[in-house]
Amino acid sequence: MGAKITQLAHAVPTKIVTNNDLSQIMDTTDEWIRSRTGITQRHIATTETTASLCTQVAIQLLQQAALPATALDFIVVCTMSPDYFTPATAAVVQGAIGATNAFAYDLNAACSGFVYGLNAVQHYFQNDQPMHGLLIGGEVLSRLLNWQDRSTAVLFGDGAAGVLLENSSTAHFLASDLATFGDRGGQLTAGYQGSAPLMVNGINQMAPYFKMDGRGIYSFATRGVPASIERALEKADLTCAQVDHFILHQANTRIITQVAKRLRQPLAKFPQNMAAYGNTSAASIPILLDECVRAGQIKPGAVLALSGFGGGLTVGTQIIIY
Ligand SMILES: O=C(O)C1CCN(c2ccc(-c3cc(CO)ccc3Cl)cn2)CC1
Repeated sequence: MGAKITQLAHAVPTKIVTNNDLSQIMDTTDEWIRSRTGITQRHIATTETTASLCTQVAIQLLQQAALPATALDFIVVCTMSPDYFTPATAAVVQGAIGATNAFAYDLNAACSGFVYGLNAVQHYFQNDQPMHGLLIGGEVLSRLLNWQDRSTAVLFGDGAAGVLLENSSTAHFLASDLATFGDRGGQLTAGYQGSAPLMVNGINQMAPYFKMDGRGIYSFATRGVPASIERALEKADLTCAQVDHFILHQANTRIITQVAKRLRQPLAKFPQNMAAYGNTSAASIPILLDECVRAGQIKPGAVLALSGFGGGLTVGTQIIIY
């Protein structure tokens, strides 16, 4: 019948950096960051890597399921901040946990990555062959930040979270909407590797740090996210009123408020945890989903709309019965 989320887990670096910590190294304040973003602190990798955080998540998921790593058929990591171009982070995780029967690859759709990943991997469950797989969103965005650029350095955090997916005789993945706007990709870039350095007078064109047209992305999100959610609900033959929880990418609290207003839904349906983690890109939706399930806020049978948005530019929504 299809895929079902059977386990959730998350892992974040031990080091916490508060807004006040940042105000010591750049021209910003706790009040500005809180009021404009909703963020109060973020976890920042010191010894952790994208692969080590994702490996922690994988080990937790297997332990929770009492499943051996050899039972896994696939591992997909959604990331825009891999430790290497190759090997893929998913392959590093596969080797670390001994999942010798799992194929593994990375998927990059920036902050929409986890939703794009859910859409992709559910196709492995279309026939009735038993499948077990991990889908993990993992980021160390701190390595892509210019810590002298207050417009971006205060926004992001590091972390990983993911799900164990197994077969189900009932439908849990109802409908999805994925949309990409490559003509606007320049509005949010990170990790530019530059043209061949030798071809440009030996001057490396690398621009490794985040660059963001904040106003442009803000406008894209407040319009594009409600539109994507409505397209996915239309396909699922559901209305916004029938959604119990909107699990949105945790980029900015004001954007979430705007999306709730445009959908005419109570803000109580939009859980938020950017205060504690900042924007963790592809990890933000699964971290929030895991916290809501562990808190008993999301129960089996709940109708969820998961929606990511960001670099690409991309937006994506997956409607799920949890
Ligand atoms: O109020 C202000 O001056 C500023 C206005 C601009 N802000 C923004 C703008 C965009 C984002 C953002 C980032 C990503 C990347 O993952 C994805 C999605 C979004 Cl919507 C986050 N914050 C911060 C406060």
